[in-house]
Amino acid sequence: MTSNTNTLERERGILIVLSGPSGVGKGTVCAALRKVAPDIVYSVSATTRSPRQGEVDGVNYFFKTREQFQQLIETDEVLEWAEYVGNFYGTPRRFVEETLRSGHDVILEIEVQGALQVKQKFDEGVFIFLLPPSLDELENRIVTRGTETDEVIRSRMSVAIDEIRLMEHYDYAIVNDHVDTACAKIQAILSAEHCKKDRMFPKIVQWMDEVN
Ligand SMILES: Nc1nc2c(ncn2[C@@H]2O[C@H](COP(=O)(O)OP(=O)(O)O)[C@@H](O)[C@H]2O)c(=O)[nH]1
Ligand SMILES: Nc1ncnc2c1ncn2[C@@H]1O[C@H](COP(=O)(O)OP(=O)(O)O)[C@@H](O)[C@H]1O
Repeated sequence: MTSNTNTLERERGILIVLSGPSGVGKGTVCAALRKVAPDIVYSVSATTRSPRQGEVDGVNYFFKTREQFQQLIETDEVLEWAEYVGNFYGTPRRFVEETLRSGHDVILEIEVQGALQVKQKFDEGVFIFLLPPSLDELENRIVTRGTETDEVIRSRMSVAIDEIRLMEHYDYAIVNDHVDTACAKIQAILSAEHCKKDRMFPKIVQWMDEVN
């Protein structure tokens, strides 16, 4: 019996989709999560947006020209993609599929249109929406970050309202008032998702077959 304990390990990792308006703190919360949950794997997206100061190709994003991005779409190399405030963003398909297959959890930090595409393909994914404490605080955070022009900030704030309206499609909503609490809530969600019996069921069936 004890030799069967390992068969209770998950076969596939859990796909976590984290969305929320620009400046809400997705990157900051994910950075905190990396420290406390180092086993979670982060998907690196492709984008046509220009790198910000300090951003590294292949680490923060795979920076692409519009032609290169178009090619990724045509060759079906992206799991989902969307246009956001004048730039394209997409998730490299193969990395996500292979990482999940190897049993690791993967986080996609993506906007809502892309998240809805993922939902069509991975119904078993866990969809989390990060909210600001208020819209004023959201604007304050984007402005304070200092990475966007005033015009881009205005566009991102107007998209933010539309994004928040789509929150109903997500499984969980978390207010990012304090980074550590938001991070702890994501960990709690993941921990609960790992305990869901339907995820364990195939392994339990196999386990019982071996006993019989
Ligand atoms: N659909 C989709 N959205 C993405 C992807 N990667 C990043 N995004 C989203 O695109 C939006 C803009 O990202 P970015 O320009 O880095 O700004 P930031 O999120 O405010 O730092 C954010 O909502 C990201 O979550 C992706 O692969 N697919
Ligand atoms: N809980 C928080 N309280 C105060 N400031 C925050 C919090 N979370 C993030 N920030 C700040 O808000 C700004 C935007 O955060 P960022 O992680 O870049 O957002 P996003 O990735 O969602 O666009 C950054 O300057 C960050 O330091």
